[in-house]
Amino acid sequence: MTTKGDKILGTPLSKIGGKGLFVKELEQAMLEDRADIAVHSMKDVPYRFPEGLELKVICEREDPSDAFVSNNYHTLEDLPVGATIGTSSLRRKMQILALRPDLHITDLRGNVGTRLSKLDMGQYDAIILASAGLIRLKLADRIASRFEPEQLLPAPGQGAVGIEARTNSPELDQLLAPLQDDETAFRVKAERIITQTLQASCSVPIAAFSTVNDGHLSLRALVGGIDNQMIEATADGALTDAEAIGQTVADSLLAQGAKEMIAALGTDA
Ligand SMILES: NCc1[nH]cc(CCC(=O)O)c1CC(=O)O
Repeated sequence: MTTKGDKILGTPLSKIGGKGLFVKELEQAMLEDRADIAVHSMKDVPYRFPEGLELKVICEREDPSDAFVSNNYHTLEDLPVGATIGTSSLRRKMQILALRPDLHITDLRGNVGTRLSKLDMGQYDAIILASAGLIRLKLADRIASRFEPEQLLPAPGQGAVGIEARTNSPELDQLLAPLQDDETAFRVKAERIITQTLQASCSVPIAAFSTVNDGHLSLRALVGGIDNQMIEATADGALTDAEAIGQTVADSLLAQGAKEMIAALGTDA
């Protein structure tokens, strides 16, 4: 399906109803039996599903990192003072500025191909894209280097694909079941609790990323506010307690004033 969202790319997402617009059209098609499943990047899926639809499986995670993409420089550190970076993500912007306050961050929209051609035309010294998107499009050779999560913490669910379908569809459930990756599902669950609890839209700078070691899950999350203010929280525990770990981190962010910070941003949170 080509969605309306695909056709009006280039218009700021906030003006057309956010990323949720893409999802909504696919959901309408499933509810009207014109489609059976919708495959989403978990990063872009709102945390609530409409009546009659549910998330069935989460597939094994691709590289969750953000990529530094440039034709002239290898890493963020290599950029000369005052260089220009293209990204429209507030999450990326706040973290890049924390590392390199001297850089100029300018808007960059469109699909991955459009963004790369804008880089190639020389409008930016570097741009930031999700590694997973580039890898899936067979454009991994455009990745100059990958950010470590300590430098640039990914968005909740980044790099994971989920499949949504109608509830009460046992045959379909059976077909989809082998695609489920439990570890990814627990990780994405923990990360998405943050956006859910803070009731944050995609125009709020939030990062949340978990790692798993030997059945043990560690979660870290960041929320950005005005004047480059940033708060963070971490928690860890058993992988199967992903939801509770997510809640602990979310509660800590709330206690540090996350709701007030988001409200002060004045976006459509
Ligand atoms: N913001 C749009 C979006 N949603 C998912 C991906 C990439 C794939 C993924 O993260 O799963 C991208 C592109 C990007 O951020 O560079």
